[in-house]
Amino acid sequence: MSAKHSLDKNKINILLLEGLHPSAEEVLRQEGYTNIQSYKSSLVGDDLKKAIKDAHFIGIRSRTQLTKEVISKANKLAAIGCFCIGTNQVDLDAAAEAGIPVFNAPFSNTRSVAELVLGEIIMLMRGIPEKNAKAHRGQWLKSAAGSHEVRGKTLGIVGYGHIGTQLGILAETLGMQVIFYDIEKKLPLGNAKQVATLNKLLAQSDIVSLHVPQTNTTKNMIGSAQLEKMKAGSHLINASRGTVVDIEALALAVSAGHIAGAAVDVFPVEPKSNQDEFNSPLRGLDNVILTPHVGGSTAEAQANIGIEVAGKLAKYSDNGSTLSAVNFPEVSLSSHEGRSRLLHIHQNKPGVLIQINQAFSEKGINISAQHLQTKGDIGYVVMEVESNQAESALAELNTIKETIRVRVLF
Ligand SMILES: NC(=O)C1=CN([C@@H]2O[C@H](COP(=O)(O)OP(=O)(O)OC[C@H]3O[C@@H](n4cnc5c(N)ncnc54)[C@H](O)[C@@H]3O)[C@@H](O)[C@H]2O)C=CC1
Ligand SMILES: O=C(O)C(=O)COP(=O)(O)O
Repeated sequence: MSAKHSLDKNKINILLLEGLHPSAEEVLRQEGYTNIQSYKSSLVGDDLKKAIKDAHFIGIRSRTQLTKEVISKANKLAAIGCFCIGTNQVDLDAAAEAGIPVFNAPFSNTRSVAELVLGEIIMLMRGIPEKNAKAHRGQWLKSAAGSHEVRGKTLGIVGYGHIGTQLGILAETLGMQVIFYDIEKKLPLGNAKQVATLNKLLAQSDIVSLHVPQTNTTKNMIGSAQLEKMKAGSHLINASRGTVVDIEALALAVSAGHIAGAAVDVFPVEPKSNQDEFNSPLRGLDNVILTPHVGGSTAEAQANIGIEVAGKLAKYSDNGSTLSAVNFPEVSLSSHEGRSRLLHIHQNKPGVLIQINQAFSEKGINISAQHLQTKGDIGYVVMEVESNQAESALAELNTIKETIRVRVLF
């Protein structure tokens, strides 16, 4: 359990992967961080372990897998920034156990996903993907068969969160009836109606769109049994996570004609970079729109995400604030001018605060402010002391056996 002093900003190593928008680097530089290494693509295996070894902060998108093993190699890592919504690519518990908060951007790309899906709804219900594919091959499929207006049709939204709700509102403006299924009771927006079970939603919808996170409960939530329950000639859209749909079962249902068309943006296995081949049982099916995980990839979303997450990393580095961390006790802090701030991350066991207060009192260290928050197995105490007492306060904190890591902000 070693102490982590605050470093000069130019000694803080920041590793940015997956071609983050330049806004991320701009924010970090404006905040005084100059030691930034940016990569266009993701890193895997030994390359990732080597790169993360000396990083104090890392920024990733949905591709980079920060497993327990990778995190165990990141001895200096203070925080992880997911420049996206999903945080399933990070072992959040392993990060918390190592005293590493994980931040994300919960809103910035949601509109982009909702807009893409709205466009796909119209395209699918007109049979455009197939007509387009055929035209590229010189075939002329002028026909109204299987081609429908969306007005008056039923859209079933699975997962009525930030994206699902926006999609529902947009679809209603086109005259669609919106129903949704969610594990939580949700306030319906517009004229949307919550249905009690997934099967009810599947049986009633002309088009189903999935907007749930990757969790154990959403794994393969759409498999052959669920596809059979969908109306004959209906459509499926998945812009959530590749684990949510049994992709082989979807390919069979589309090939058999029971599902008239699909739009899929996320896959169980996605290429690691734009140079790698994309393999999927859905390839070659003309009535399936395949997109390379670009639901959130718009200039507007990426620019905002860069600002939002880089800002959260800089704030945590500068003042210890963990507001909106997804795996960590949340503390919102102002600046600490004139005093030093100690950030003590510890195992959440009884008696840690007493030990700190007792040790400080014995050494005559006056605590002028103290905040404690806990989440699960992790406790986070932020204290302010006179700057000339910061070193001895740090030494005391390092003697407490529940300490995971300590930082001082001078
Ligand atoms: N394709 C892309 O580029 C993008 C994909 N995403 C994916 O979309 C997902 C959803 O994003 P948001 O709407 O912002 O998330 P959110 O957290 O606001 O909403 C998710 C909703 O799903 C519900 N839910 C969770 N488990 C469920 C279950 N088993 N059955 C039914 N409902 C369940 C939750 O209660 C919540 O209402 C993200 O977790 C991410 O994986 C997000 C952004 C871009
Ligand atoms: O925000 C998310 O969860 C996404 O899926 C978008 O991921 P990306 O930033 O495009 O790798």
